[in-house]
Amino acid sequence: MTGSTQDGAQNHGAQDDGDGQDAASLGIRSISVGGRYGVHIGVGALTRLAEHVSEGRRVMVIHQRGRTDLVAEVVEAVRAAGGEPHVHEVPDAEAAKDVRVLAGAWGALGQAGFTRNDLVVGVGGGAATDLAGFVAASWLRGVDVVQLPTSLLGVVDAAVGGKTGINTAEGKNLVGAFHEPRAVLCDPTWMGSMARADFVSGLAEVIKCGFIADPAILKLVEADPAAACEASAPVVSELIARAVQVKADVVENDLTEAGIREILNYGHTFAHAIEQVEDYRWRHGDAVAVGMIFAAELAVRSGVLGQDVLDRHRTVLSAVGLPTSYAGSGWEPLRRAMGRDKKARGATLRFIVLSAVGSPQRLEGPDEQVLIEAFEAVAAP
Ligand SMILES: NC(=O)c1ccc[n+]([C@@H]2O[C@H](COP(=O)([O-])OP(=O)(O)OC[C@H]3O[C@@H](n4cnc5c(N)ncnc54)[C@H](O)[C@@H]3O)[C@@H](O)[C@H]2O)c1
Ligand SMILES: O=C(O)C(=O)C[C@@H](O)[C@H](O)[C@H](O)COP(=O)(O)O
Ligand SMILES: [Zn+2]
Repeated sequence: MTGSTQDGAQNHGAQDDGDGQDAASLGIRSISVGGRYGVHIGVGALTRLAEHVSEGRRVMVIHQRGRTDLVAEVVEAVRAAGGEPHVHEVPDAEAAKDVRVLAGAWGALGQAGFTRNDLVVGVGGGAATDLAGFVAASWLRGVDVVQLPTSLLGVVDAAVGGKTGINTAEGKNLVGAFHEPRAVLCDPTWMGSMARADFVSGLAEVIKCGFIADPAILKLVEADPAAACEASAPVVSELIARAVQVKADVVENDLTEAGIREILNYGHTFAHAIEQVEDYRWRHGDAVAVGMIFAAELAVRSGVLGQDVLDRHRTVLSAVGLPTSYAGSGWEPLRRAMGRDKKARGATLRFIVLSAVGSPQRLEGPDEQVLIEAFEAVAAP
């Protein structure tokens, strides 16, 4: 489905390679994803939406409930650029990643007479951009999407990289497509209204990037964990840029997760199991924090990682207030849910683990007893 609108004649989407020339004066930082599109972060980033709107182009703004001021700005920006705005609200958080919500969005596109050269714009946290991305990937087998992430987790991870999808009763993100956005635009002031717990949850993915690829991230968080939790702190801009760069470097070479992209899934095998078992009452980032502890426990018990790096996981994650333990209703439901992880092959579970900070590797088919011991270590308060 990826790139299915790159047929020149119908392609209204500017080829956005993230050079950021015009935006530099606005203080917008642009990170290119393989020269294919840019992630533009800074006050006034919304001005770049006009590059993707042309006279008469229909634009479906799919937004998370509660983002009404921003949606009004987006609608105005579309109108000012000559486009025809349409607005479709979806439920908050994980409730958006549901087949009935997807069908509702398809209905809205159908009613609006949406054609192959029209544009979807996703507005909200990672749940909304995952849904909007999949709506765009599936409508007419693929139309353009521009993502406007409003959460920390959204801008550093969910809106970047082209993984889109929804959940099913059987598990997290089981239906989806790889469909890259035309651009990702984020004005950091949008995050000012976030609840602290939601913002901190996004730090889990930032810290993940530190463990798998960029140790400077860990040092920045460790130096001042309180500042890392403040959306307006200067260090947060640096953390966002570094985390986006890690993701861009990985996905530019492996969009479809044929290999290296699996490292971005660090901590996610256990995390997705927690989310499903808890019926999505756990924040994704909180679950990823615990999932990284599980993966590190597994690595130590498998003899590939030193205890010092495991300890560092607990220290840095708890320093920003992220959870580091989870017992739930015991091992069995988690083990069943992990069997549906996309990295699994047949009955064999595959994990991303570290051998050192910045050195991820695959661990295939660990012994069931080692898995249970890792769980018991995570379950201990
Ligand atoms: N596609 C990917 O590569 C990828 C990567 C990471 C995570 N994800 C997905 O992203 C989702 C998690 O993203 P998330 O943490 O943004 O969760 P979310 O979208 O559920 O948002 C969390 C909460 O923050 C609120 N919120 C968002 N922006 C806000 C703002 N500016 N002000 C006030 N409140 C705001 C939302 O309304 C929601 O209540 C999960 O579904 C996860 O699976 C996808
Ligand atoms: O971009 C990726 O690749 C990731 O794995 C990033 C993760 O943070 C993200 O949560 C992703 O949605 C998980 O993907 P899944 O394939 O395990 O569903
Ligand atoms: Zn994630």
